[in-house]
Amino acid sequence: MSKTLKKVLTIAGSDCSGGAGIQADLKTMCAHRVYGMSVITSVTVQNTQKVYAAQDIDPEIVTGQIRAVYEDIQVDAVKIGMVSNVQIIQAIKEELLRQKAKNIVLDPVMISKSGFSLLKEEAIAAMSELLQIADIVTPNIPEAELLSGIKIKGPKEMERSARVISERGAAAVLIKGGHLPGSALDIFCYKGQFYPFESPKIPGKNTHGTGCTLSAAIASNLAKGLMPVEAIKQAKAYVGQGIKDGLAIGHGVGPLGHLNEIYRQLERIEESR
Ligand SMILES: Nc1ncnc2c1ncn2[C@@H]1O[C@H](COP(=O)(O)OP(=O)(O)OP(=O)(O)O)[C@@H](O)[C@H]1O
Ligand SMILES: Cc1ncc(CO)c(N)n1
Repeated sequence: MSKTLKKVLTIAGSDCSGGAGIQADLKTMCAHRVYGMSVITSVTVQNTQKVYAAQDIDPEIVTGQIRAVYEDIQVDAVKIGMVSNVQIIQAIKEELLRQKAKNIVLDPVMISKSGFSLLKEEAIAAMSELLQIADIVTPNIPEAELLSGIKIKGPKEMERSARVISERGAAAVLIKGGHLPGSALDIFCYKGQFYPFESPKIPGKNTHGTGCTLSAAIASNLAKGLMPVEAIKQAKAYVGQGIKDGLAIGHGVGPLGHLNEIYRQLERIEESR
């Protein structure tokens, strides 16, 4: 089992309420049956309603965590989420390059749903450092606007923005359309082609951590050997199911459900005893 088990690392911030960040990533990895590991960049104080504060981890400790994992364990894919500041961005880039990390999925997290800055203003430009080492970068609409300088109103601008972000160094770009009205349309720019992924928007308030979950699912799928387009298709379906299975937890934007089918099976077994 452990010989074939794929290992996936998340480098991201902690969400103490469990719906986003490291916690969402590890749940997603469990659900994908890969072995999850985590490097924490920042400890946030948040719940389903609001992000209150964040304390960044020292860059040397971020480097140390990455090094400790890579020198002992073969990592099949890595997802990068909240990176907080310029020093942490540089530390991550240097260490991942040193370790020759592969299958890097970058979710360029900037602002939380409640409007809290998860990336320092002065670090937005430094995000391009990480674009250059990413195999797939997954900005949402506001993040894509900042990375490309293009105002996005619909699919045409999503395509233009993805092309600009590719030109800035990202190997492949998935622009997530969850913030636009209409359907949930994401556009993937890969090797000069555009691939749309469209699904109906699922009504409901359980969308806390959709972006974190999507990028962790893509990384898990790449680790398992799926090609990028298929990895994204399956990851998007996973997020959709997670929103449908959303948990009635907290008073704000609630978390996705992750292992609901397994829980349902366990309930059936218990009932039949
Ligand atoms: N209501 C919805 N129904 C179905 N899919 C959705 C919905 N909202 C978002 N998605 C999908 O979820 C994924 C994440 O998109 P979104 O634009 O919400 O990312 P994000 O803003 O980075 O998320 P986060 O809240 O974690 O920061 C995309 O694949 C998007 O299409
Ligand atoms: C730690 C963390 N990362 C990312 C997000 C964005 O959803 C969040 N709310 N918290």
